Amino acid sequence: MRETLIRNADHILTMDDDRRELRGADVLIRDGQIAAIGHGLVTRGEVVEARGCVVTPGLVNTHHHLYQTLTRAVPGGQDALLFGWLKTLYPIWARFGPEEMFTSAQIGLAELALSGCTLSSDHLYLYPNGARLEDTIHAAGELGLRFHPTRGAMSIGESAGGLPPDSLVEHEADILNDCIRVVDAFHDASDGSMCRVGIAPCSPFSVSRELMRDAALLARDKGVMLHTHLAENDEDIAYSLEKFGCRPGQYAEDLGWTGADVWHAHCVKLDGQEIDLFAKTRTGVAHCPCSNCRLGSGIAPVRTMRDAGVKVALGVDGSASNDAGNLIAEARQAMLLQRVSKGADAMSAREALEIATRGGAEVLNRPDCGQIAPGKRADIAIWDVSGLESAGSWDPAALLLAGPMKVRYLYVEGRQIVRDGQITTIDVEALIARQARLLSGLMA
Ligand SMILES: Nc1nc2[nH]c(O)nc2c(=O)[nH]1
Repeated sequence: MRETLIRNADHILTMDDDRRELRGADVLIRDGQIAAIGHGLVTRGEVVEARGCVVTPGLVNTHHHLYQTLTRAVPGGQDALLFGWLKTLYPIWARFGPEEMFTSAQIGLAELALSGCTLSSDHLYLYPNGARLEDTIHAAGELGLRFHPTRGAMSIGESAGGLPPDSLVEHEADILNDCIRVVDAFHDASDGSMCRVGIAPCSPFSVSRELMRDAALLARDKGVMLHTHLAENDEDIAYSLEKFGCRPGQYAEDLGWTGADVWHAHCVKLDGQEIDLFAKTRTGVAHCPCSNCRLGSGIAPVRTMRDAGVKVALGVDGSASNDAGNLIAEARQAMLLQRVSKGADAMSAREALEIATRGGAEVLNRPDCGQIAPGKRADIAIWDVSGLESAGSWDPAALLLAGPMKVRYLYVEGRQIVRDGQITTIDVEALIARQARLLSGLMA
């Protein structure tokens, strides 16, 4: 039996069904699960002192392109809208291989861990030079984060009216076969799973209708989730109207891309009808506020979606369009953006934190994660609020209103991944050196 007792936390924000908040309380972890929450708990195992700390569920990241940590702040893409930005970056990504995929993914995941993330999805939609989905799965396994990789794909190149260069697209039969391979090899549907694979054609402007439809059929056959980009900006809507004669929501519905097993990234431009469709069908949304600001895409109607009953989660998006991968900062940005569009009471700090934790778990169909309650997985973030940025705070809402933006401790499945603000499971200095070497190769 493996036990850890988190003791004397100033506040525990459980995000359980009653949204309980405890003061001066403890959390007992046993064998990867939460065994108890309360006062005066005891253990013969490890004890972690949490006085001066706020304890929350681990944050859940529902959209990323981890490989993009090797292309932060690329000059030609710094000030472009989505389509121009992609066209600048595709030729650089075309030079990646397995080592770039592994290293950039581990950098992105380590960055997420320090910002309180315990469960991340990833959308890897290009496979140049022998790269494979497992490059990222191994990176997450070594670090110890819970991981939902998705087998993305692009199949319609420039010569066929798509956006990506022909050299980066794959044959659709190969894509579907590789989806089957990675689901069979790596998907674990069990409670407490550390790896669940999804199927994720990149976007309506880079794959065919047939691939979208076949991907949905395959995902249902295999019992895995579906993910793609949808309605990200005005260019995206214009493409849909011109090429498909309908808006993205209609396109998604026609091809089997609505339902509780589907989540779409961005959805900045969903209209009222599409929002109702997503609410009715329990289709999820990964809201990526920083990326939407950086690419000038707009402000997603998150308040309207939540009020209509749409499941909304958070995503940092790839580091070529954020360019940070800090999930607690993303939650703050989500809160601030809704206030910009709808007023100061449009989203509270607690609601933003709920979206970042429980909301993410709901979108990824992980009822075993995203809350601190007996029987749930022990994915926990511990935030030291005794430092400079929090000094003078009256309420744990300060976590989003003030800071800190990094955890002191992080537990995934009861295993310590961060201690005293440092990753414990891998050599981060060596990882950064590897990333720098790969970057030099790409810039040469
Ligand atoms: N924010 C992003 N949007 C995208 N659309 C697409 O086809 N690829 C991307 C991407 O990498 N980031």
